[in-house]
Amino acid sequence: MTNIEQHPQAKTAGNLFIIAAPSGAGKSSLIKALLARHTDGSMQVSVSCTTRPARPGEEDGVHYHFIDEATFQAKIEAQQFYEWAQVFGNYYGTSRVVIEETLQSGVDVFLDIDWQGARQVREHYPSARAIFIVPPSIAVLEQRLRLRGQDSDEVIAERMAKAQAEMSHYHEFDYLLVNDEFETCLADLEHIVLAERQRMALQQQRHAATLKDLLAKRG
Ligand SMILES: Nc1ncnc2c1ncn2[C@@H]1O[C@H](COP(=O)(O)OP(=O)(O)OP(=O)(O)O)[C@@H](O)[C@H]1O
Ligand SMILES: Nc1nc2c(ncn2[C@@H]2O[C@H](COP(=O)(O)O)[C@@H](O)[C@H]2O)c(=O)[nH]1
Repeated sequence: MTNIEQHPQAKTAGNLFIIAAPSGAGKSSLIKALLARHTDGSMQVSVSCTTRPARPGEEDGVHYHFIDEATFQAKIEAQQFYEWAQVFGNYYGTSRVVIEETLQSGVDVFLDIDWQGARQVREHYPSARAIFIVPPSIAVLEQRLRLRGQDSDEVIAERMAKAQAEMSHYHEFDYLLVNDEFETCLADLEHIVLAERQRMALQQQRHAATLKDLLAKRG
């Protein structure tokens, strides 16, 4: 359990949302569009570290922190990752300190990670809400990867080969969304996030009130 979860009375803590999907289903596009609708600074996407080479147009520190394998291994050893995993032959990980500080500052954090990372985060942080996105079909998934135009045929083939295995973990998530029509899926995602925010704020208020009662009775 993290420091944040040990102190639920810190009622300004942000909420942690995990968004996972097979590669190409649209999770990064959905998170980006959601954040573009909420520009008040109350939501932030986590920028992961990866050993994957940058794609054309990707910027270091914006899309990922691009690091080499030795640096990644050193970070694992120093326990600097909140979670990490090997995905499609590369390493990916979420910075522990950034997540904890951002949540503590009251900002909601979105993690765009795979199922292995999602499982680790839920172990550390059970109140994280996990949303799984699926494409309307496998054929559409492949079409999206091809139309994105950023990966070689070999990389696309590897991602397609692993899509079914990734999707077999959908039951480990709190919500399942089908990203068929983009705006519909975005609206559904926004409803979930806003409803969860409200539910968690009420829960934090209740915890704070209970604690106040207990302290008053003791005092
Ligand atoms: N509902 C949709 N309809 C049509 N195209 C979509 C839809 N959602 C996303 N796309 C497109 O599909 C492609 C893949 O989307 P995106 O990069 O967001 O996927 P991803 O799940 O984040 O993939 P990865 O895990 O590889 O990062 C992009 O070109 C995006 O514009
Ligand atoms: N467990 C983690 N998975 C991550 C992280 N950052 C990204 N990912 C997942 O990797 C694949 C491939 O991403 P791509 O950018 O190479 O297309 C995708 O499923 C991402 O969600 C992370 O920090 N931890």
